Amino acid sequence: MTRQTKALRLDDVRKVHGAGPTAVTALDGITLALPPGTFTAVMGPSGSGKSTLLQCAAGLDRPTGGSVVVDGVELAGHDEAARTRLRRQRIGFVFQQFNLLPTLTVLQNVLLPLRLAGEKADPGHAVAVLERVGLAGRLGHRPAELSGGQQQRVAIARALVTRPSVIFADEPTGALDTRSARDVLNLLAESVRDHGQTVVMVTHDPVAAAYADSVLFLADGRIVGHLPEPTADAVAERMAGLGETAAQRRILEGV
Ligand SMILES: Nc1ncnc2c1ncn2[C@@H]1O[C@H](COP(=O)(O)OP(=O)(O)OP(=O)(O)O)[C@@H](O)[C@H]1O
Repeated sequence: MTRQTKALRLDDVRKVHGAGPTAVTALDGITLALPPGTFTAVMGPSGSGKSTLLQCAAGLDRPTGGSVVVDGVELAGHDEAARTRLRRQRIGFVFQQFNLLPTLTVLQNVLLPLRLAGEKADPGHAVAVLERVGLAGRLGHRPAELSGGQQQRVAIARALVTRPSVIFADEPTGALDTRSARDVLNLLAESVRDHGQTVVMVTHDPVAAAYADSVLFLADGRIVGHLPEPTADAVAERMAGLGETAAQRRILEGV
């Protein structure tokens, strides 16, 4: 991989959910390019397409048009099996509701992506990643025996264990208290700073967005703004503007 290779490139990505009169255009021509080792937050009003963007960029959903290139590899150029393999090797995903398997222990949950990727599961590496997220003492616990913040840290360890190039996080702090949220955001920031990984995070929270290097703002499936070196206040101000614009448009359109 050359240094110029982008970690993530989207070119004119469109996504239409459904068909006919009920079709919804969730993404309306998204173009972006994120260099390796960057932390980007994605914000926008409810329904602006943030989750759809993340799902398409991570290969969990197929765009209706355009191209997605992760770590130099075009997702659309592969069949489902190859795309799944690619996702397992190069992409990590963190969800709002953790999505851990309840019957598996902490260590087993973190080993799972290695097993799925067909790699010889190295418990030593999984334990090291769990140490990094501060959970080395909880290897044999089941998710239900952990707090929400701890469960999300297990989910982050699970996302990191395959050493992915890009980590997508959809509202990773949405279900957490302030302190747990801060721990999770610091872990994501550390992946970027210390390990050169690329993080793309959807959030509604201006304080969370301020952990990123830059913020992309979406409205109606399009990128409508970009804020480098964000502060929580500057993000909140932009969001207030977007909310008003969307509300005004709905009134004008009689929705
Ligand atoms: N599976 C689906 N079928 C039909 N429409 C969908 C589907 N998923 C999303 N949509 C629509 O696509 C648009 C974008 O949805 P999306 O979930 O990406 O927005 P969002 O910005 O993540 O919203 P929120 O902040 O409320 O989670 C919305 O109008 C939504 O109703």
